[in-house]
This record gives sequence, structure tokens and C-alpha cells, in this order.
Amino acid sequence: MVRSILLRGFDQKIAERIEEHMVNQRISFLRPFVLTKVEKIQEGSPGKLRVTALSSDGKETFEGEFNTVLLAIGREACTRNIGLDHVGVKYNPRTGKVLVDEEDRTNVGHIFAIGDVQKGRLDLTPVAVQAGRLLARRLYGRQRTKCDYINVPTMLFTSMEYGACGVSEERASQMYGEENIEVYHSNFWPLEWTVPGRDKYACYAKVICHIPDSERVVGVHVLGPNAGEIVQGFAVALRCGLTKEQLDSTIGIHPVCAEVLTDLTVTQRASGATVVKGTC
Ligand SMILES: NC(=O)C1=CN([C@@H]2O[C@H](COP(=O)(O)OP(=O)(O)OC[C@H]3O[C@@H](n4cnc5c(N)ncnc54)[C@H](OP(=O)(O)O)[C@@H]3O)[C@@H](O)[C@H]2O)C=CC1
Repeated sequence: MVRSILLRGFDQKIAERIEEHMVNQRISFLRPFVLTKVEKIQEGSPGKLRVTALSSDGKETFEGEFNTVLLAIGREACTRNIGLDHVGVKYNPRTGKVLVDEEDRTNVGHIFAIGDVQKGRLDLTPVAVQAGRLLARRLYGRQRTKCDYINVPTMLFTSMEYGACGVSEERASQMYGEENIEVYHSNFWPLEWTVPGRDKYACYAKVICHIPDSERVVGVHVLGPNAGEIVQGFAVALRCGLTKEQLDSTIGIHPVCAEVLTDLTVTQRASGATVVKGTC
């Protein structure tokens, strides 16, 4: 059950591919719906639960019986009772999230906030750890390095793994203008999928470049086996200012999936359709 869109904040074209892959695996999506009631109708392990939901426009209801109900609906920051009003720190009253600048400073100069309490940042543990480490060094170690909140490698443990670093296509368009970004993309067919003849069009890679900045790579997205392992390495290159030319002049390892990123020639602008590259 999904309230609105899938994977808000992530690249929406990739989110659509993830949904398609899950639907092909016979996972049903009910959307846009919200849960209104869960009743235990049978004890046991597993017992039985009756679920009631309402469509987001309030016109349709859904009722079904399930063994397990899992809610993965984000989190709010528990900041309401820690005296922020008392010291004048600004926060979003609905979510409890605190407003900070690029140095993690709140509107009160000597008060900083890091981690999931920050408004508009990724709620990820490694990001919070890194931000805290760098803040301590800036405050007490005479260093100046700020946390890079843009080039954050992350992944989704969906049945088809999705790894990404940098911005989504939507965000790149907003930041730079659609005419200033080039999206290179391709499907790829992992070697180990060729013998069993698994889906040729499920795995996908795309690289988003900022044209006026020497086609600097601002986003890398990989949908396929071990996507997180692939993207972790490319994240270092993104942080170093990787350009498409540098990516093209990098020799790929044959026949691994990551090779596809060194050999992207088709742009989304030139052709909506993607080509499939095999790894053998
Ligand atoms: N991100 C991570 O790495 C990890 C996350 N988790 C846990 O997983 C859960 C989900 O996290 P994450 O995906 O990052 O959260 P997000 O905030 O990215 O996504 C939350 C999702 O829940 C929906 N939602 C929010 N409130 C409601 C509601 N009242 N009714 C119905 N749907 C709602 C949102 O819909 P909409 O788009 O419409 O707002 C959105 O799709 C959290 O409990 C988190 O602690 C655990 C481990 C790691």
C-alpha cells in the first residue's frame, strides 16, 4: 500500500522500473491508499489481521486479511520536548525537523544539529556519523571540511537492488535546467543472468551530466545485482569531480556489470529507447 508516489526523493524513472520488476514478481501495489484500521481477527503465530484502507481521494475503501502488517512510513524528529523554543531554535512544528545551514548550524549561532533531525537531508545513519565527525573536527580540530550532503552513495535493498550517488534526474533538472543536463543510459544484462536467460531488460544504468560544467557527472544510478557495491566506488570519483570524458576514458572490467558505466553512449535526449549491453 502506497500513500502517493513510490520512493519520494529518489529518481522517479528508476522507481517506476523497481515497481515494474516487483509487479512482475507478483507483488501487488495498492495506491494511492492509506491504512485506516488493523484488527486482530485470529490469534496465533501467524495470526490473522483484517486491514481496512481508504483511497487518498476518499472515494474507495479496501478490506483484506493478512498474516503480517509492516508499516514503513518514515519518522518524525523527537525535538518538541528538548527546549528548542526556550533557546529560540527554529524547527518545523509538524515534523520536528530543525532548520540548519550548510555547516549544520541552526539559526542560533552556537547551536548545531546533525543527523535525522535536520530538515531536508537524507535520513541515513552513515550520513549522521560523518556529519558528526566533521562537525567535531570543525569545532575542536581546526578543520574546515563540511559534510557533502549531495554526493551521498545510498542503496535500496529492493528485490532488484538500486544504488545511487548524487542527484536524481528530477533534481538535476530543477537545479541546472533540463536543457543543461545530459542523461546517458543503457540496460545491461549481467553475465550470470545470460545462461538461465533471465530478464534482459530489468537491469539499468544511467549517468546524469551537467553540460556547461564539462559534462561533470552529477548523478550515477544503477539498478541491478550488487548495485550498492558498484556505486560505492563511483561515489569517490563523483566527489573528486568526475566528468563524462573521464568516465569514458576509464577502462572497464570485462565482463562485470559496472563496466556499463564506462561505456555509455546513448543519451535519453537522442533516444528514449535504451540499448541492452551484455557483459559477455
Ligand atoms: N532509510 C533507511 O536507510 C532506513 C529506514 N528505516 C526505517 O524504514 C522506515 C521508512 O523509512 P524511509 O523509507 O527512509 O522513510 P521516508 O520518509 O523516505 O518514506 C516514508 C514513506 O511513508 C509514507 N508515509 C508517511 N507517513 C504516512 C502515513 N501517515 N500514512 C501512509 N504513508 C505514510 C510516505 O509517503 P509520501 O511520499 O506520500 O509522503 C513515504 O512513502 C522508517 O521507519 C525508518 O526508520 C530503517 C532502516 C534504514
